[in-house]
Amino acid sequence: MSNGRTPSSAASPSPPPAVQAEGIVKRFGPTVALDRVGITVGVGDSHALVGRNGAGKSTLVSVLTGLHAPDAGRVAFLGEPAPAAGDTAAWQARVACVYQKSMVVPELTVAENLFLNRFGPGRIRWSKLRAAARDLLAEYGVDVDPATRAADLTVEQGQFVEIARALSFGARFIILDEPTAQLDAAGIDRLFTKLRELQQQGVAFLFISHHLQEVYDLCSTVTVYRDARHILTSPVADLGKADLVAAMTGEATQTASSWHAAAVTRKGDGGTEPVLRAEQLALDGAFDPIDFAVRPGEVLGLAGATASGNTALGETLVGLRKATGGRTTVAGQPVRPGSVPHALNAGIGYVPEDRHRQGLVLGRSVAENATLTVTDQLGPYGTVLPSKTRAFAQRMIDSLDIKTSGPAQPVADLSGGNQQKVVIARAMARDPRVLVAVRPTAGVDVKSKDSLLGVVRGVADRGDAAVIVSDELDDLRVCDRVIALFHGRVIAEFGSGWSDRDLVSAMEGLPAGAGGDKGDQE
Ligand SMILES: Nc1ncnc2c1ncn2[C@@H]1O[C@H](COP(=O)(O)OP(=O)(O)OP(=O)(O)O)[C@@H](O)[C@H]1O
Repeated sequence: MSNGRTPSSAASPSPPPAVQAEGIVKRFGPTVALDRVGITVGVGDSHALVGRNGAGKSTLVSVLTGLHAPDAGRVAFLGEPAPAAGDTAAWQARVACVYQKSMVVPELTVAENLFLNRFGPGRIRWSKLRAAARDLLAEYGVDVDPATRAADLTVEQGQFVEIARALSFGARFIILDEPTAQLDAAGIDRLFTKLRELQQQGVAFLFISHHLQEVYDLCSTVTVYRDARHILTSPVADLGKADLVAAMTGEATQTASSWHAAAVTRKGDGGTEPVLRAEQLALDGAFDPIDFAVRPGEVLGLAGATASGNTALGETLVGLRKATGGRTTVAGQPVRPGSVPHALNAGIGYVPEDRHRQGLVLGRSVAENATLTVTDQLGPYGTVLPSKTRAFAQRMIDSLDIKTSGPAQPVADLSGGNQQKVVIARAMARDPRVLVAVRPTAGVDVKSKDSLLGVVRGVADRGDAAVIVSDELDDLRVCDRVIALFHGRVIAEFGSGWSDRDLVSAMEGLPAGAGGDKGDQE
């Protein structure tokens, strides 16, 4: 391609990168979140950024998107220095970040979200707006009705709308911050297909994920940060998984899956009274009547893809949704349907999927969040003693290895994975008889995953019970038994020793096949 061309110092042989950051330093008070780090993403490249919780990934994103000005260092897009802080339009024309939780305004329609802040002066012509939105979505191959309220979009649709919105501003560099955390396998496939299409058109991606397999599936280059520092950048093909994990953790380590495989052999002690029992429990439109029991010492998995009903079932168990039929009992006592306080008092602990909406009060401290469910234990006559709250929270911080400057730090300042640990701490604070955890390790790094799943396992090991609602195989590996749902019905049930293939097939709605509920646990 370069035949006959003489190298010249004036003309650069390759185009400038989509983005180049060098020597970036970012401090938050005493915390150094980024310590002279850099990253370079080529045009049309798909570059992964990985690191443990708190490594500095989100901070880099906020620097690359103009949300935070770095304390030192430079950012350039296509060879041009980044726009001035606060020049939102200029930043939007260069870069966008698609989060796992869509950033669009939930109460507005898709059309309104797409053209947010882009109305000229004068009256808004709604029919024109909708038509323009329809054209824009069609241009980027996004199959969503522009009249839909953003709140009613699925996570996947919300992300596609965000991508279309970013591209329509002219951005050719898109950051994806854990985009797959709430997608099922089919959704991930569709997202990756779209990303590959866009890459062909020269769009560059920075892909942040705790799912290392996705890094190998999608990306050509990977950068590792650890403790605010740049550790390495390498072609993905040249870096084995063990080396990647070692770079993230700073030590040779086992992967989460090898740990779980060892933990799976336990069984509930069949004879005793179940801790949790569901009898003909049903929620119209979400799942058909279902019966199951979870015994002391047992972890039950409720597996299923997005619309399988498994999340709705978990939410019904904890009282967030009101069953339309059947009943739930804890240690033989009926739990009032549709009442979270009652479920809590009955001994059901809950780790929600969406920690931002259901899990945390972001403006409050780690201590306050961790103790929200136990304020009655923190002082006499309804008072809450700060010293008790702090001591309680400190124990949680230590036992769950929460990376924070202390119990008084607002949870909003914690990294995503550490926020998830606070959610689990809160659920554990009341010593639940049964812990119901929905996708408990979403956004959690490989090493913390082990400790969080260890905590869930520990609830069962001390003689209580746990239910894990997930489609993540690593989550499900700690379960003694897994019930797979598809379209609101139980499609298969597996004892320990299931094979990945059989369980994935069941979640995809395929009959368990000849392998059924036995298989080759790796
Ligand atoms: N606004 C803030 N105020 C104070 N400290 C902050 C703030 N934002 C981030 N930090 C700290 O900076 C460090 C890096 O956090 P960051 O969110 O960038 O990590 P991360 O790599 O994205 O982690 P995760 O995988 O858990 O999302 C953490 O120690 C975090 O507590």
